[in-house]
Amino acid sequence: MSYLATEKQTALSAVTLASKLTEKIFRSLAGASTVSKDDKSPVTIADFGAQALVNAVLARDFPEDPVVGEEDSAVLQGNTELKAKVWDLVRGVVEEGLPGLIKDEEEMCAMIDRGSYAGSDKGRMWALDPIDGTKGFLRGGQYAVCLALIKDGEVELGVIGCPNLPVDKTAGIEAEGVERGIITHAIKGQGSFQRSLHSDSGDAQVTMRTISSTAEATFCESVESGHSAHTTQHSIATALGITAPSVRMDSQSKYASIARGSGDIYLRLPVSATYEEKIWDHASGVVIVEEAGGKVTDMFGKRLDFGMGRTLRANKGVIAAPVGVHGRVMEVVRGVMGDNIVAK
Ligand SMILES: Nc1ncnc2c1ncn2[C@@H]1O[C@H](COP(=O)(O)O)[C@@H](OP(=O)(O)O)[C@H]1O
Ligand SMILES: [Mg+2]
Ligand SMILES: [Mg+2]
Ligand SMILES: [Mg+2]
Repeated sequence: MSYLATEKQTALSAVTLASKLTEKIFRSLAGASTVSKDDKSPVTIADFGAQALVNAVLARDFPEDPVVGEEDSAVLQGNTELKAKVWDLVRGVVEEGLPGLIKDEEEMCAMIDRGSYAGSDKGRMWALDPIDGTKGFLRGGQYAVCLALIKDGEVELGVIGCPNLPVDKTAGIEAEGVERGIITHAIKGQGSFQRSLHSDSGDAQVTMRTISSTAEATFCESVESGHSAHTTQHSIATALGITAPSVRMDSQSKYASIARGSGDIYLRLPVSATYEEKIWDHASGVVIVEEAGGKVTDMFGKRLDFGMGRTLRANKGVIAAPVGVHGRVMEVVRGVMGDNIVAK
């Protein structure tokens, strides 16, 4: 068996299960029930359900491994109606294929709370974003179920489920009548792969586009200008000679997209001096892009440090690009940003 083969199988089945749950919830429009968390980001029953399922699969297969997960059950504990709704959906999935995985509402909450680990630069841990791009999910756009295995602060395995990305990498995200739903995955040193979420067509290796000049590149960026600096990113694109309009989408679908050459460069320049990026928003994407021929750093060229806790507090911003042009992109980012750590 190759390195991390068992972990990969577990992660793929957990992400597949959770991705299908989120689709089912979206179809039933139950995703419309949102509650506000402290940070005012929408959190839906799908976020809770997906975190419960993934953590239950991890608890079954790797009971010793801690998990850094985005959600916790506090909101559910204070809202019995919402808790019952989430349990109803999770129970359905469990009864269909995994009898006994989670036995009742209380165990479901306990599974959600298995994601409370503080993080560490020593040993193994998983990072989980049960729905990345909650806003994209709510608007029927891009979102992703993201799971990564981190060892001693380095990402070793990344899996991203993107239920709304076209299977065909040449189809635009708005294309009509195309099959949607992919899972992208990578183990450090073994390449990046994509498979369909719904059919058993197997894994296909993916690589970034090799571009000889940045002028040929396409930028991928957040939809939310509150998460990443659209105006400055536009100036940088112009300085790089880029003429193609930026492709905007929510979530780590951006990493999955550039890893397969649908788009080339992902920039995330901070708009806030105090915000610390969360490890679960980047861990899977970093190994997938690196294994597809890319380089990922912060805006100062420093490697993202996943051993600092639940956030990337040693880093600011993200630049992901094909290895051959990353240096040039850095140079232009530095020129435009100067010593500023906040952009607009
Ligand atoms: N001020 C901020 N700057 C950068 N990212 C932020 C932010 N506020 C929230 N986010 C994060 O941005 C993520 C979505 O990224 P994107 O804009 O690329 O879709 C959110 O993930 P969730 O949707 O999982 O909460 C959230 O963690
Ligand atoms: Mg969130
Ligand atoms: Mg997220
Ligand atoms: Mg999330």
